[in-house]
Amino acid sequence: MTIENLIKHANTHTGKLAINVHKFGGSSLANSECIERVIDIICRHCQINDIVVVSANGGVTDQLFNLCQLAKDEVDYTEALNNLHFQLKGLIAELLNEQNSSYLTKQLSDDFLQLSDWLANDYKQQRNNILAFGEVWSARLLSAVLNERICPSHALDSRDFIQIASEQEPQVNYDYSRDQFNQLKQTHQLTIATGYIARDVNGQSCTLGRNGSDYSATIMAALTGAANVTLWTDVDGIYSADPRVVPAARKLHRLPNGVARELGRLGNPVLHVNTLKPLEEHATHLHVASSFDSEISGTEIGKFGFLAKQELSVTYSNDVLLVSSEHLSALSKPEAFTRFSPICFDEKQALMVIKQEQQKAVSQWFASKVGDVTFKPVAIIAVVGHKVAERGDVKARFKRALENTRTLDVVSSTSEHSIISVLPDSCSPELTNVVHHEMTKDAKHIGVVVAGLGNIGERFLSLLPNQIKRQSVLENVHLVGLLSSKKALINTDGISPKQALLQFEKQAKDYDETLLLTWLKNHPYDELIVVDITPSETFSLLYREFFQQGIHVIGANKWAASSSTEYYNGLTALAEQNGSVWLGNTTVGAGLPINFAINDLRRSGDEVKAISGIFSGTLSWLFEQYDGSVPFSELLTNALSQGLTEPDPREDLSGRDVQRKLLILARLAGFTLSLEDIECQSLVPEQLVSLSTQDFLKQSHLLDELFENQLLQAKSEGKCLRYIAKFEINEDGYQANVGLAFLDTDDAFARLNPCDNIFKIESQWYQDNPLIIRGPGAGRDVTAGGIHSDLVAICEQLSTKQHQVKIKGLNE
Ligand SMILES: NC(=O)C1=CN([C@@H]2O[C@H](COP(=O)(O)OP(=O)(O)OC[C@H]3O[C@@H](n4cnc5c(N)ncnc54)[C@H](OP(=O)(O)O)[C@@H]3O)[C@@H](O)[C@H]2O)C=CC1
Ligand SMILES: N[C@@H](CC=O)C(=O)O
Repeated sequence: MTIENLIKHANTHTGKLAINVHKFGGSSLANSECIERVIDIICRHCQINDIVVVSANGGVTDQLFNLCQLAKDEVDYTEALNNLHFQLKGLIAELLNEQNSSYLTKQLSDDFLQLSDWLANDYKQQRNNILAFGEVWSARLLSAVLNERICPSHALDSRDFIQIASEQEPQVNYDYSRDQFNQLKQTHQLTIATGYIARDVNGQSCTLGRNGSDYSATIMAALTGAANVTLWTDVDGIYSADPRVVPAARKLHRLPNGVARELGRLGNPVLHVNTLKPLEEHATHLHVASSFDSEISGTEIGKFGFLAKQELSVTYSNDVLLVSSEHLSALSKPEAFTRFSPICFDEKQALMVIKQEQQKAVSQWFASKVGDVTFKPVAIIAVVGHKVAERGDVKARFKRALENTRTLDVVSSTSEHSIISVLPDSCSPELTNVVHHEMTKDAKHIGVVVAGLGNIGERFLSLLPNQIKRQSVLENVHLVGLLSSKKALINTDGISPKQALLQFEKQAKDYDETLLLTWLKNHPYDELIVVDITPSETFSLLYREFFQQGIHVIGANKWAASSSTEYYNGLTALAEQNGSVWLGNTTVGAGLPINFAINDLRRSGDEVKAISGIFSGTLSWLFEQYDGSVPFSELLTNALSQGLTEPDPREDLSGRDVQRKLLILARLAGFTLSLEDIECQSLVPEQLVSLSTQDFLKQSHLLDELFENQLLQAKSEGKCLRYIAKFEINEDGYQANVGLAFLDTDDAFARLNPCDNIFKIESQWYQDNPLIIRGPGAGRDVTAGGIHSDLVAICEQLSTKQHQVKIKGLNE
């Protein structure tokens, strides 16, 4: 990939030119395979003026720590040093061409001479300079690989521009750092900056502690006013609980800033409290994404509306201490927070909970100021969410979840975004699961995108508000997208179902398939359902993309279900593979449960032998009404205006619609066939076949004579006109056809109400007395009702579906 590609690719994918910061952690850069993956992510997601922040290659910092320790203990470290040198030389050789490799290897050897010297003579003073090598080597190598293969890039040592007060108090001097950075940064080159390291005001090398590279990345964002920071890491997002402990944990797609800060404060391993600090005064959004699968949407942290604020998560820690002292009251709350940032501080109960690592500082302060203090190991479990401390319902549920557990107290005063319970014993995985279940059991949010706002789509939407109100399974369904053939309205925070069409009219933008697919890929919902109420083949071709993303489809559109055998089989396999549910109850018989019945017979072990009947509501209505007194074309216009026909009524008259329906049912019954295998008699005269729909409707009087003749002939035989579909198995396999028939007027297929469909199913279990399903087979209400039935069915299925959390090293 070239620099032009990098720019073009990035622009077309993000549509933005603002600077973005990308940070790759050590495990994402652990070996040449990982680095190749990082390069791929850079090609897909970076723009040329972006900043990439890197940690040391996986394991290198640990080895540098170890070398310092060995030097301190005066143990021979030669072998450890040589191993590290060998490992890094190997990485360089694997990734670069000979010339670049020998250049970098030479630089590395010089560094190792320096490293040896420091270890031998000055390891104490030079400790941070020794540790800093890890990031310097990593940035230098990545920059060299990019320069060789992808685009101009330069490596920067962050110690040359990030200045902090001191290692103990790592507040950044932003003005100075920004100035220095602007002097060093080269435009039209990708900047690869070292994470984890900075300098203090005295010019000494400092490290930024745990998650230090994440902190570097957000500092860089604050320096440059970046729009986004992405932490590319080995997890694919922040979950509602630790997924290794709680298998039912849900990914939190969007976290409000305050909630993320509270999670970090309580010890979330991905969100360190320092990481979020530089962004406090900026509109920058922080993303957590997986470098092992960059296409999975991760977690976005920023400013969000109502829905994201509803999310709850549960976190716990067993590494905390309860501080008791009769002098605790000497410590005011503000002072306690400035000095120790305790997890809990409850003045009334004279109770303070701190992290284990704070024990030394706390005990020193008490000893020097007021007197004795004791520490007792305890645990905490907390529910975290936007302003939960003010939510009585959340508190009540939290208390109920803990009713069988020994607790010291529930504390809600520490932060408005958490309610914490202090436990005298460790917090067990069982308790975490119970509390998580209680707090999040009804929290699965389902997004719905409706494509097609015509005849049926409009009726479907008009029923939606009441359905959501009445059907408890739809409680967490949110209408998030509306599409017509030319316009689209997507609103991640939900479109009011009551105002849907009005909002569409006012706010919809031009339909852009690429933007739509990008949104669908990154949608923030637990599940997403696309309801296809279009008659469009083009739209049906997007099902592949939907299923690839695990998106569910309800299709009233018959194209996909009646596509070629190969395509159809591919689609069903893809849906199954990705856990997508595909329902199409209304593709045959509108709201009648015919698809369901055939599916159920087959699922239960029955074998369908024949399916026949009247499958077109339109033709049923027309032939029931047509007695020659009103021209056929006039009746057709009437059927169209009632919403019975296909948008182009020739789909009905040509038999194509019935042919599709027979194919769909035969496939559901387990047979492999395609449209071409079903003989079809068209009732559309040749001269009307290739006209536009509008012109066809204008010329529809040309149908009149043809139907009049058919009617006269049928009547002369004492019969009536019907359009019949028939599929049956025989010795040669099967036979399938759809076409016009003259039936006795007392035939079961003739005695129908206008618009009725009738389905006759013969099977092993229904041989002598076939199974009959009969009722209205077209129309706005029954079809919209049938789509709602699919929506309820999908939501019921999804309510019991568990997410498979993918964690590197656990199940990947
Ligand atoms: N009528 C019935 O009784 C039954 C109908 N159905 C099926 O329901 C579907 C809809 O029928 P109906 O409501 O009558 O059709 P309409 O023509 O009234 O409405 C179709 C809608 O789909 C939109 N659309 C067309 N192409 C696309 C596209 N590529 N992307 C997004 N939107 C698109 C149209 O947009 P625009 O307005 O811009 O053209 C319009 O909003 C059909 O597939 C039909 O077979 C199924 C069972 C029964
Ligand atoms: N045009 C169709 C509508 C439903 O699929 C019919 O008349 O049956």
